[in-house]
Amino acid sequence: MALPGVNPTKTAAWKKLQNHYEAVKGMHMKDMFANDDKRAEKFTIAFDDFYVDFSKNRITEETFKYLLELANELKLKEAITSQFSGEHINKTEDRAVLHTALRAPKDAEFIVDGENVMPEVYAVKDKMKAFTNEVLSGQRKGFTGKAFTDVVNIGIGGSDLGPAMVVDALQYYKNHLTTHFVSNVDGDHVHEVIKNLDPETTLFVVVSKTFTTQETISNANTIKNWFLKTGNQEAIAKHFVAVSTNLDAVKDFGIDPDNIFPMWNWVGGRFSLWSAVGLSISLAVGFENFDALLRGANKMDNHFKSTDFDKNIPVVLALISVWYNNFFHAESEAIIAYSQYLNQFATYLQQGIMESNGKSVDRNGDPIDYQTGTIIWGEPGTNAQHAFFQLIHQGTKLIPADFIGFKKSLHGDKDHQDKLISNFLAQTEALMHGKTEKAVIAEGTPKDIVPFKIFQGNKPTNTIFIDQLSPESLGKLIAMYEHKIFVQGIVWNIYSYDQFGVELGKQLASKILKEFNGSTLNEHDNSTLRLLRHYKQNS
Ligand SMILES: O=P(O)(O)OC[C@H]1O[C@](O)(CO)[C@@H](O)[C@@H]1O
Repeated sequence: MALPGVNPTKTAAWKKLQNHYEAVKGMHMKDMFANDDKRAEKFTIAFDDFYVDFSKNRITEETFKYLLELANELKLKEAITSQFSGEHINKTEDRAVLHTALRAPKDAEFIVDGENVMPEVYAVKDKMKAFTNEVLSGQRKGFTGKAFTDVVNIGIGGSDLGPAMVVDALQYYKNHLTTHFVSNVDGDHVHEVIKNLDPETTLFVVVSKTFTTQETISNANTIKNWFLKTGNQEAIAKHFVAVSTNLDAVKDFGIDPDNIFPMWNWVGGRFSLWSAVGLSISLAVGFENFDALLRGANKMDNHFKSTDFDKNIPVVLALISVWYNNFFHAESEAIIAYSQYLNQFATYLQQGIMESNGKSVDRNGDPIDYQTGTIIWGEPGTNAQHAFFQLIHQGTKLIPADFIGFKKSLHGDKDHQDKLISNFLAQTEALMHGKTEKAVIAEGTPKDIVPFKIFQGNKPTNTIFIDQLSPESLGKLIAMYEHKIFVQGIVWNIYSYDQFGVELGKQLASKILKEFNGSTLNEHDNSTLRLLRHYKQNS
Protein backbone atom coordinates (compact mmCIF):
# COMPACT_ATOMS: atom_id res chain seq x y z
CA MET A 1 0.00 0.00 0.00
CA ALA A 2 1.43 3.40 -0.98
CA LEU A 3 1.62 6.08 1.68
CA PRO A 4 -1.49 8.26 1.44
CA GLY A 5 -1.09 11.81 0.15
CA VAL A 6 -3.26 13.70 2.59
CA ASN A 7 -2.67 17.40 3.12
CA PRO A 8 -2.43 17.64 6.92
CA THR A 9 -3.92 21.14 6.99
CA LYS A 10 -7.17 19.76 5.56
CA THR A 11 -7.73 17.26 8.37
CA ALA A 12 -10.30 17.75 11.12
CA ALA A 13 -7.56 17.45 13.76
CA TRP A 14 -5.51 20.24 12.15
CA LYS A 15 -8.52 22.53 12.23
CA LYS A 16 -9.09 21.70 15.89
CA LEU A 17 -5.43 22.45 16.59
CA GLN A 18 -5.69 25.74 14.73
CA ASN A 19 -8.64 26.91 16.84
CA HIS A 20 -7.11 25.51 19.98
CA TYR A 21 -3.84 27.34 19.28
CA GLU A 22 -5.67 30.66 19.60
CA ALA A 23 -6.73 29.67 23.11
CA VAL A 24 -3.34 28.30 24.18
CA LYS A 25 -0.87 30.74 22.64
CA GLY A 26 -1.23 33.28 25.46
CA MET A 27 -1.01 30.75 28.29
CA HIS A 28 2.10 30.54 30.43
CA MET A 29 3.46 27.14 31.33
CA LYS A 30 4.02 28.40 34.87
CA ASP A 31 0.25 28.61 35.27
CA MET A 32 -0.27 25.22 33.66
CA PHE A 33 2.00 23.72 36.33
CA ALA A 34 0.36 25.72 39.10
CA ASN A 35 -3.10 24.50 38.07
CA ASP A 36 -2.21 20.81 37.81
CA ASP A 37 0.15 19.17 40.23
CA LYS A 38 0.05 15.96 38.17
CA ARG A 39 1.21 17.67 34.97
CA ALA A 40 4.77 16.33 35.03
CA GLU A 41 3.50 12.83 35.77
CA LYS A 42 1.01 12.97 32.90
CA PHE A 43 3.56 14.23 30.42
CA THR A 44 6.45 11.88 31.17
CA ILE A 45 7.33 8.61 29.47
CA ALA A 46 9.63 6.11 31.15
CA PHE A 47 11.03 3.46 28.87
CA ASP A 48 13.96 1.23 29.82
CA ASP A 49 16.76 3.58 30.91
CA PHE A 50 15.04 6.58 29.26
CA TYR A 51 12.99 9.11 31.20
CA VAL A 52 11.42 11.62 28.85
CA ASP A 53 9.68 14.59 30.45
CA PHE A 54 7.78 16.67 27.92
CA SER A 55 5.72 18.60 30.47
CA LYS A 56 7.67 21.84 29.93
CA ASN A 57 5.89 22.42 26.63
CA ARG A 58 3.15 24.82 25.71
CA ILE A 59 0.59 22.07 25.56
CA THR A 60 -2.50 21.13 27.51
CA GLU A 61 -4.21 17.76 27.68
CA GLU A 62 -6.46 19.00 24.91
CA THR A 63 -3.47 19.88 22.71
CA PHE A 64 -2.05 16.44 23.27
CA LYS A 65 -5.36 14.81 22.40
CA TYR A 66 -5.63 16.72 19.11
CA LEU A 67 -2.03 15.98 18.18
CA LEU A 68 -2.70 12.28 18.69
CA GLU A 69 -5.88 12.62 16.62
CA LEU A 70 -3.78 14.18 13.88
CA ALA A 71 -1.44 11.18 13.86
CA ASN A 72 -4.39 8.81 13.69
CA GLU A 73 -6.18 10.75 11.00
CA LEU A 74 -3.01 10.72 8.90
CA LYS A 75 -2.79 6.94 9.32
CA LEU A 76 0.54 6.91 11.12
CA LYS A 77 0.05 3.36 12.43
CA GLU A 78 -0.46 2.06 8.89
CA ALA A 79 2.58 4.02 7.69
CA ILE A 80 4.76 2.43 10.39
CA THR A 81 3.55 -1.00 9.27
CA SER A 82 4.32 -0.12 5.64
CA GLN A 83 7.85 0.92 6.55
CA PHE A 84 8.68 -2.14 8.63
CA SER A 85 7.17 -4.50 6.07
CA GLY A 86 9.57 -3.41 3.35
CA GLU A 87 7.16 -1.56 1.09
CA HIS A 88 8.79 0.92 -1.25
CA ILE A 89 7.86 3.92 0.88
CA ASN A 90 10.80 5.79 -0.69
CA LYS A 91 8.64 6.13 -3.78
CA THR A 92 10.69 8.74 -5.63
CA GLU A 93 13.67 6.35 -5.66
CA ASP A 94 11.46 3.24 -5.69
CA ARG A 95 13.13 1.72 -2.63
CA ALA A 96 12.22 0.15 0.68
CA VAL A 97 13.45 1.90 3.85
CA LEU A 98 14.76 -0.77 6.16
CA HIS A 99 17.67 0.44 8.27
CA THR A 100 15.68 -1.20 11.09
CA ALA A 101 16.55 -4.62 9.60
CA LEU A 102 20.24 -3.94 10.24
CA ARG A 103 19.71 -3.98 14.00
CA ALA A 104 17.10 -6.71 14.22
CA PRO A 105 17.83 -10.16 15.70
CA LYS A 106 19.00 -12.90 13.38
CA ASP A 107 15.70 -14.76 13.40
CA ALA A 108 13.67 -11.68 12.42
CA GLU A 109 12.18 -11.47 8.96
CA PHE A 110 12.47 -8.38 6.79
CA ILE A 111 11.19 -8.88 3.29
CA VAL A 112 12.49 -6.71 0.47
CA ASP A 113 11.01 -7.49 -2.94
CA GLY A 114 9.91 -10.92 -1.81
CA GLU A 115 13.16 -11.93 -0.15
CA ASN A 116 14.17 -12.05 3.50
CA VAL A 117 17.28 -9.85 3.79
CA MET A 118 18.34 -11.08 7.23
CA PRO A 119 20.75 -13.81 6.03
CA GLU A 120 22.61 -11.18 3.96
CA VAL A 121 22.59 -8.70 6.84
CA TYR A 122 24.13 -11.27 9.16
CA ALA A 123 26.67 -12.44 6.59
CA VAL A 124 28.01 -8.87 6.43
CA LYS A 125 27.87 -8.53 10.22
CA ASP A 126 29.89 -11.74 10.57
CA LYS A 127 32.43 -10.43 8.07
CA MET A 128 32.70 -7.17 10.03
CA LYS A 129 33.17 -9.08 13.26
CA ALA A 130 35.91 -11.32 11.87
CA PHE A 131 37.68 -8.37 10.22
CA THR A 132 37.49 -6.24 13.38
CA ASN A 133 38.86 -9.04 15.55
CA GLU A 134 41.71 -9.74 13.14
CA VAL A 135 42.74 -6.08 13.05
CA LEU A 136 42.45 -5.61 16.81
CA SER A 137 44.33 -8.79 17.68
CA GLY A 138 47.11 -7.87 15.26
CA GLN A 139 46.53 -11.05 13.25
CA ARG A 140 45.78 -8.91 10.18
CA LYS A 141 48.86 -6.87 9.42
CA GLY A 142 50.08 -4.17 7.08
CA PHE A 143 52.34 -4.83 4.09
CA THR A 144 55.55 -4.76 6.14
CA GLY A 145 54.19 -7.13 8.77
CA LYS A 146 53.33 -4.53 11.39
CA ALA A 147 50.01 -4.41 13.24
CA PHE A 148 47.64 -1.54 12.48
CA THR A 149 47.71 1.50 14.73
CA ASP A 150 45.43 3.89 12.79
CA VAL A 151 42.21 3.76 10.83
CA VAL A 152 41.07 6.43 8.38
CA ASN A 153 37.40 6.58 7.38
CA ILE A 154 37.10 8.24 3.96
CA GLY A 155 33.50 9.28 3.27
CA ILE A 156 31.11 12.21 3.44
CA GLY A 157 27.53 12.89 4.56
CA GLY A 158 25.96 9.69 5.78
CA SER A 159 29.18 7.86 5.07
CA ASP A 160 31.02 10.07 7.55
CA LEU A 161 28.76 11.89 10.00
CA GLY A 162 27.25 8.83 11.70
CA PRO A 163 30.51 6.92 12.22
CA ALA A 164 32.38 10.11 13.22
CA MET A 165 29.70 11.09 15.74
CA VAL A 166 29.48 7.60 17.26
CA VAL A 167 33.25 7.09 17.49
CA ASP A 168 33.51 10.45 19.25
CA ALA A 169 30.53 9.71 21.51
CA LEU A 170 31.93 6.30 22.50
CA GLN A 171 35.53 7.37 22.96
CA TYR A 172 35.37 6.16 26.58
CA TYR A 173 34.95 2.64 25.17
CA LYS A 174 37.76 2.98 22.62
CA ASN A 175 40.63 0.59 22.12
CA HIS A 176 44.23 1.17 21.03
CA LEU A 177 43.45 2.14 17.40
CA THR A 178 43.42 5.83 16.55
CA THR A 179 40.52 6.69 14.26
CA HIS A 180 40.55 9.57 11.77
CA PHE A 181 37.89 10.92 9.44
CA VAL A 182 38.49 12.55 6.08
CA SER A 183 35.42 14.01 4.42
CA ASN A 184 35.81 17.45 2.88
CA VAL A 185 37.07 17.83 -0.68
CA ASP A 186 39.18 20.64 0.78
CA GLY A 187 42.67 19.23 0.20
CA ASP A 188 43.85 20.77 3.43
CA HIS A 189 41.62 18.32 5.27
CA VAL A 190 43.08 15.16 3.77
CA HIS A 191 46.69 16.45 3.85
CA GLU A 192 46.31 17.52 7.47
CA VAL A 193 45.12 14.03 8.38
CA ILE A 194 47.75 12.05 6.46
CA LYS A 195 50.72 14.25 7.34
CA ASN A 196 51.44 12.35 10.55
CA LEU A 197 50.32 8.89 9.45
CA ASP A 198 52.55 5.93 8.87
CA PRO A 199 51.42 4.10 5.69
CA GLU A 200 52.82 0.84 7.08
CA THR A 201 50.39 0.81 10.00
CA THR A 202 47.32 2.62 8.66
CA LEU A 203 44.13 1.03 7.41
CA PHE A 204 41.87 2.99 5.06
CA VAL A 205 38.14 2.41 4.94
CA VAL A 206 36.59 4.01 1.86
CA VAL A 207 32.88 4.42 2.52
CA SER A 208 30.57 5.46 -0.27
CA LYS A 209 27.19 3.97 -1.00
CA THR A 210 27.37 5.08 -4.64
CA PHE A 211 31.18 5.15 -4.97
CA THR A 212 30.76 8.15 -7.27
CA THR A 213 30.82 10.96 -4.70
CA GLN A 214 33.37 13.55 -5.80
CA GLU A 215 34.71 14.27 -2.32
CA THR A 216 35.21 10.64 -1.33
CA ILE A 217 36.72 9.47 -4.60
CA SER A 218 39.10 12.48 -4.70
CA ASN A 219 40.23 11.88 -1.12
CA ALA A 220 40.59 8.14 -1.72
CA ASN A 221 42.71 8.77 -4.83
CA THR A 222 44.91 11.32 -3.05
CA ILE A 223 45.47 8.86 -0.22
CA LYS A 224 46.11 5.98 -2.60
CA ASN A 225 48.77 8.02 -4.45
CA TRP A 226 50.37 9.03 -1.15
CA PHE A 227 50.31 5.38 -0.06
CA LEU A 228 51.90 4.19 -3.32
CA LYS A 229 54.97 6.29 -2.57
CA THR A 230 55.78 3.71 0.12
CA GLY A 231 53.74 0.61 -0.66
CA ASN A 232 53.20 -1.06 -4.00
CA GLN A 233 49.99 -2.02 -5.81
CA GLU A 234 49.88 -5.37 -3.97
CA ALA A 235 50.07 -3.63 -0.62
CA ILE A 236 46.81 -1.85 -1.41
CA ALA A 237 44.95 -5.10 -0.78
CA LYS A 238 46.22 -5.10 2.80
CA HIS A 239 45.50 -1.45 3.54
CA PHE A 240 42.33 -0.47 1.69
CA VAL A 241 38.82 -1.75 2.30
CA ALA A 242 35.56 -0.37 0.96
CA VAL A 243 31.91 -0.18 1.97
CA SER A 244 29.58 0.31 -0.99
CA THR A 245 26.66 -0.87 -3.08
CA ASN A 246 28.67 -0.23 -6.25
CA LEU A 247 30.93 -3.27 -6.32
CA ASP A 248 32.21 -2.70 -9.87
CA ALA A 249 33.39 0.83 -9.14
CA VAL A 250 35.17 -0.38 -6.00
CA LYS A 251 37.00 -3.05 -8.01
CA ASP A 252 37.92 -0.47 -10.66
CA PHE A 253 39.43 1.67 -7.92
CA GLY A 254 41.77 -1.25 -7.20
CA ILE A 255 40.35 -2.63 -3.99
CA ASP A 256 40.52 -6.39 -3.51
CA PRO A 257 36.99 -7.91 -3.86
CA ASP A 258 37.59 -9.73 -0.54
CA ASN A 259 37.91 -6.34 1.11
CA ILE A 260 34.47 -5.11 0.05
CA PHE A 261 31.71 -4.84 2.62
CA PRO A 262 28.43 -4.59 0.74
CA MET A 263 25.45 -2.46 1.66
CA TRP A 264 22.05 -2.16 0.09
CA ASN A 265 19.83 0.36 -1.64
CA TRP A 266 17.17 -0.08 1.02
CA VAL A 267 19.50 1.66 3.49
CA GLY A 268 19.58 5.43 3.10
CA GLY A 269 23.00 7.10 3.49
CA ARG A 270 21.99 9.11 6.56
CA PHE A 271 20.54 5.99 8.21
CA SER A 272 23.46 3.72 7.37
CA LEU A 273 25.76 3.74 10.39
CA TRP A 274 24.14 0.44 11.45
CA SER A 275 25.44 -1.28 8.32
CA ALA A 276 29.05 -1.87 7.27
CA VAL A 277 29.23 1.94 7.04
CA GLY A 278 29.81 1.54 10.78
CA LEU A 279 32.99 -0.48 10.21
CA SER A 280 35.14 2.29 11.65
CA ILE A 281 32.90 2.25 14.76
CA SER A 282 33.40 -1.48 15.10
CA LEU A 283 37.17 -1.05 14.68
CA ALA A 284 37.29 1.83 17.17
CA VAL A 285 35.27 0.27 20.00
CA GLY A 286 35.23 -3.42 19.12
CA PHE A 287 32.48 -5.46 17.49
CA GLU A 288 30.75 -6.26 20.82
CA ASN A 289 30.19 -2.57 21.47
CA PHE A 290 29.05 -2.00 17.87
CA ASP A 291 26.57 -4.83 18.34
CA ALA A 292 25.35 -3.29 21.61
CA LEU A 293 24.71 -0.03 19.71
CA LEU A 294 22.55 -2.02 17.28
CA ARG A 295 20.77 -3.78 20.14
CA GLY A 296 19.86 -0.44 21.67
CA ALA A 297 18.46 0.82 18.38
CA ASN A 298 16.44 -2.37 18.02
CA LYS A 299 14.89 -1.79 21.46
CA MET A 300 13.81 1.68 20.34
CA ASP A 301 12.44 0.17 17.10
CA ASN A 302 10.28 -2.22 19.12
CA HIS A 303 9.12 0.58 21.40
CA PHE A 304 8.21 2.68 18.36
CA LYS A 305 6.45 -0.16 16.59
CA SER A 306 4.39 -1.46 19.44
CA THR A 307 3.69 1.34 21.93
CA ASP A 308 0.47 3.34 21.91
CA PHE A 309 1.09 6.80 20.53
CA ASP A 310 0.48 8.61 23.83
CA LYS A 311 3.40 6.71 25.40
CA ASN A 312 5.51 6.44 22.27
CA ILE A 313 8.62 8.62 22.64
CA PRO A 314 9.44 9.29 18.95
CA VAL A 315 5.77 9.89 18.12
CA VAL A 316 5.25 12.32 21.01
CA LEU A 317 8.46 14.25 20.28
CA ALA A 318 7.55 14.47 16.59
CA LEU A 319 4.03 15.75 17.25
CA ILE A 320 5.19 18.36 19.75
CA SER A 321 7.71 19.56 17.20
CA VAL A 322 4.91 19.82 14.58
CA TRP A 323 2.93 21.88 17.10
CA TYR A 324 5.68 24.50 17.32
CA ASN A 325 6.70 24.35 13.68
CA ASN A 326 3.25 24.68 12.18
CA PHE A 327 1.20 26.56 14.76
CA PHE A 328 3.71 28.70 16.69
CA HIS A 329 5.80 29.10 13.49
CA ALA A 330 9.03 28.25 15.29
CA GLU A 331 11.71 27.84 12.63
CA SER A 332 14.41 25.96 14.46
CA GLU A 333 15.03 23.43 17.21
CA ALA A 334 18.07 23.22 19.41
CA ILE A 335 19.65 19.98 20.57
CA ILE A 336 21.56 20.50 23.80
CA ALA A 337 23.30 17.42 25.14
CA TYR A 338 24.81 17.72 28.59
CA SER A 339 27.69 15.47 27.67
CA GLN A 340 30.86 16.55 25.93
CA TYR A 341 30.89 13.10 24.33
CA LEU A 342 27.88 14.17 22.25
CA ASN A 343 29.81 17.08 20.79
CA GLN A 344 28.95 16.04 17.22
CA PHE A 345 25.39 14.94 17.88
CA ALA A 346 23.62 18.07 16.60
CA THR A 347 25.79 18.12 13.46
CA TYR A 348 24.92 14.49 12.83
CA LEU A 349 21.20 15.18 13.31
CA GLN A 350 21.38 18.12 10.91
CA GLN A 351 21.82 15.70 8.04
CA GLY A 352 19.30 13.18 9.36
CA ILE A 353 16.59 15.75 9.93
CA MET A 354 17.25 18.46 7.37
CA GLU A 355 18.19 16.22 4.43
CA SER A 356 15.11 14.09 5.12
CA ASN A 357 12.43 16.66 5.78
CA GLY A 358 13.67 19.75 3.98
CA LYS A 359 11.05 19.35 1.24
CA SER A 360 8.48 21.66 -0.35
CA VAL A 361 6.60 19.24 -2.61
CA ASP A 362 4.08 16.82 -1.12
CA ARG A 363 3.57 13.13 -1.83
CA ASN A 364 1.20 13.98 -4.68
CA GLY A 365 3.87 16.10 -6.35
CA ASP A 366 2.13 19.36 -5.43
CA PRO A 367 3.80 22.40 -3.89
CA ILE A 368 3.34 22.70 -0.14
CA ASP A 369 1.86 25.79 1.49
CA TYR A 370 2.74 24.97 5.12
CA GLN A 371 6.03 24.59 6.94
CA THR A 372 7.99 21.32 6.82
CA GLY A 373 11.49 20.46 8.12
CA THR A 374 12.87 22.40 11.06
CA ILE A 375 16.36 23.89 11.21
CA ILE A 376 18.48 21.90 13.64
CA TRP A 377 21.39 23.23 15.58
CA GLY A 378 23.06 22.87 18.94
CA GLU A 379 26.14 22.42 21.05
CA PRO A 380 26.77 20.56 24.28
CA GLY A 381 25.77 22.13 27.59
CA THR A 382 27.24 23.74 29.59
CA ASN A 383 29.35 25.33 26.79
CA ALA A 384 26.17 26.33 24.94
CA GLN A 385 25.01 28.29 27.98
CA HIS A 386 28.02 30.56 27.62
CA ALA A 387 27.54 30.95 23.89
CA PHE A 388 23.97 31.28 22.60
CA PHE A 389 21.63 30.70 25.54
CA GLN A 390 21.19 34.46 25.91
CA LEU A 391 19.15 34.42 22.70
CA ILE A 392 17.06 31.43 23.77
CA HIS A 393 16.29 33.05 27.13
CA GLN A 394 15.76 36.67 26.15
CA GLY A 395 15.74 36.86 22.34
CA THR A 396 12.64 37.35 20.21
CA LYS A 397 12.56 33.88 18.67
CA LEU A 398 10.84 30.82 19.99
CA ILE A 399 13.36 27.97 19.99
CA PRO A 400 12.08 24.67 21.33
CA ALA A 401 14.98 22.64 22.67
CA ASP A 402 15.74 19.03 23.52
CA PHE A 403 17.87 18.70 26.64
CA ILE A 404 19.68 15.36 26.73
CA GLY A 405 21.45 14.30 29.92
CA PHE A 406 22.89 11.23 31.62
CA LYS A 407 22.37 10.44 35.30
CA LYS A 408 25.78 8.83 35.76
CA SER A 409 29.03 10.08 34.30
CA LEU A 410 31.54 7.66 32.84
CA HIS A 411 34.62 8.70 34.80
CA GLY A 412 32.59 8.86 38.01
CA ASP A 413 33.54 12.34 39.14
CA LYS A 414 30.50 13.10 41.31
CA ASP A 415 31.50 16.69 41.99
CA HIS A 416 31.55 17.55 38.27
CA GLN A 417 28.47 15.45 37.57
CA ASP A 418 26.41 17.24 40.24
CA LYS A 419 27.44 20.59 38.79
CA LEU A 420 26.65 19.45 35.24
CA ILE A 421 23.23 18.06 36.13
CA SER A 422 22.35 21.07 38.28
CA ASN A 423 22.84 23.17 35.14
CA PHE A 424 20.90 20.66 33.02
CA LEU A 425 17.91 20.89 35.36
CA ALA A 426 18.21 24.59 36.11
CA GLN A 427 18.18 25.65 32.48
CA THR A 428 14.88 23.98 31.58
CA GLU A 429 13.37 25.35 34.78
CA ALA A 430 14.64 28.86 34.02
CA LEU A 431 13.46 28.67 30.42
CA MET A 432 10.00 27.62 31.54
CA HIS A 433 9.63 29.87 34.56
CA GLY A 434 11.43 33.00 33.52
CA LYS A 435 11.87 35.78 36.06
CA THR A 436 9.25 38.37 36.88
CA GLU A 437 9.66 42.09 37.32
CA LYS A 438 8.75 41.63 40.98
CA ALA A 439 11.57 39.14 41.49
CA VAL A 440 14.06 41.41 39.74
CA ILE A 441 13.06 44.38 41.91
CA ALA A 442 13.23 42.24 45.04
CA GLU A 443 16.89 41.59 44.26
CA GLY A 444 17.52 45.33 44.66
CA THR A 445 18.07 45.97 40.95
CA PRO A 446 18.25 49.71 40.08
CA LYS A 447 14.94 50.78 38.54
CA ASP A 448 16.35 51.67 35.10
CA ILE A 449 18.01 48.25 34.82
CA VAL A 450 14.94 46.22 35.80
CA PRO A 451 13.52 45.66 32.25
CA PHE A 452 16.78 44.14 31.06
CA LYS A 453 16.78 41.51 33.78
CA ILE A 454 13.27 40.21 33.26
CA PHE A 455 12.89 36.78 31.66
CA GLN A 456 9.52 36.08 30.03
CA GLY A 457 9.98 32.33 30.37
CA ASN A 458 7.46 30.06 28.65
CA LYS A 459 10.28 28.62 26.49
CA PRO A 460 9.59 24.99 25.65
CA THR A 461 11.95 22.09 26.30
CA ASN A 462 11.91 18.30 26.34
CA THR A 463 14.13 16.61 28.90
CA ILE A 464 15.58 13.29 27.77
CA PHE A 465 17.22 11.87 30.87
CA ILE A 466 19.14 8.62 30.34
CA ASP A 467 20.90 6.49 32.96
CA GLN A 468 24.35 6.47 31.40
CA LEU A 469 26.02 6.91 28.03
CA SER A 470 26.73 3.44 26.66
CA PRO A 471 26.73 1.89 23.18
CA GLU A 472 23.24 0.59 23.89
CA SER A 473 21.74 3.85 25.17
CA LEU A 474 23.36 5.76 22.30
CA GLY A 475 21.77 3.31 19.85
CA LYS A 476 18.36 4.01 21.40
CA LEU A 477 18.89 7.75 21.28
CA ILE A 478 19.85 7.79 17.59
CA ALA A 479 16.95 5.49 16.67
CA MET A 480 14.59 7.72 18.64
CA TYR A 481 15.46 10.66 16.37
CA GLU A 482 15.30 8.48 13.23
CA HIS A 483 11.72 7.57 14.06
CA LYS A 484 10.88 11.17 14.89
CA ILE A 485 12.02 12.07 11.37
CA PHE A 486 9.76 9.38 9.89
CA VAL A 487 6.70 10.51 11.87
CA GLN A 488 7.16 14.12 10.83
CA GLY A 489 7.51 13.14 7.18
CA ILE A 490 4.22 11.25 7.43
CA VAL A 491 2.46 14.21 9.06
CA TRP A 492 3.84 16.72 6.55
CA ASN A 493 2.89 14.48 3.62
CA ILE A 494 6.41 14.42 2.17
CA TYR A 495 8.89 11.78 1.09
CA SER A 496 11.63 11.77 3.71
CA TYR A 497 14.06 9.35 2.08
CA ASP A 498 15.27 11.07 -1.06
CA GLN A 499 17.62 14.07 -1.24
CA PHE A 500 17.33 15.55 -4.72
CA GLY A 501 18.04 18.97 -3.20
CA VAL A 502 21.76 18.23 -3.04
CA GLU A 503 22.06 17.50 -6.77
CA LEU A 504 21.85 20.91 -8.44
CA GLY A 505 24.90 22.34 -6.70
CA LYS A 506 26.86 19.17 -7.51
CA GLN A 507 26.00 19.45 -11.22
CA LEU A 508 26.98 23.10 -11.42
CA ALA A 509 30.23 22.47 -9.54
CA SER A 510 31.31 19.86 -12.06
CA LYS A 511 30.51 22.27 -14.91
CA ILE A 512 32.52 25.07 -13.26
CA LEU A 513 35.42 22.72 -12.51
CA LYS A 514 35.83 22.10 -16.25
CA GLU A 515 35.92 25.86 -16.88
CA PHE A 516 38.98 26.26 -14.62
CA ASN A 517 41.03 24.28 -17.11
CA GLY A 518 39.53 25.53 -20.36
CA SER A 519 39.76 28.93 -21.99
CA THR A 520 36.03 29.39 -22.64
CA LEU A 521 33.53 30.15 -19.97
CA ASN A 522 29.93 28.94 -19.97
CA GLU A 523 27.04 31.25 -19.54
CA HIS A 524 26.67 32.43 -15.96
CA ASP A 525 25.02 35.30 -14.17
CA ASN A 526 27.25 38.33 -13.88
CA SER A 527 28.11 37.76 -10.24
CA THR A 528 29.22 34.14 -10.74
CA LEU A 529 31.13 35.09 -13.89
CA ARG A 530 33.12 37.79 -12.08
CA LEU A 531 33.83 35.50 -9.14
CA LEU A 532 34.98 32.77 -11.51
CA ARG A 533 37.33 35.15 -13.32
CA HIS A 534 38.60 36.44 -10.00
CA TYR A 535 39.52 32.90 -8.99
CA LYS A 536 41.14 32.07 -12.33
CA GLN A 537 43.26 35.22 -12.22
CA ASN A 538 44.47 34.80 -8.67
CA SER A 539 44.87 31.06 -8.17
O1 LIG B 1 27.80 7.39 0.42
P1 LIG B 1 27.83 8.28 -0.79
O2 LIG B 1 27.17 7.66 -1.97
O3 LIG B 1 29.26 8.68 -1.10
O4 LIG B 1 27.00 9.58 -0.48
C1 LIG B 1 27.35 10.45 0.56
C2 LIG B 1 26.25 11.39 0.91
O5 LIG B 1 25.85 12.17 -0.20
C3 LIG B 1 24.44 12.39 -0.18
O6 LIG B 1 23.86 11.62 -1.18
C4 LIG B 1 24.08 13.82 -0.44
O7 LIG B 1 24.75 14.69 0.38
C5 LIG B 1 24.01 11.88 1.20
O8 LIG B 1 22.68 11.52 1.27
C6 LIG B 1 24.96 10.76 1.39
O9 LIG B 1 24.98 10.38 2.74
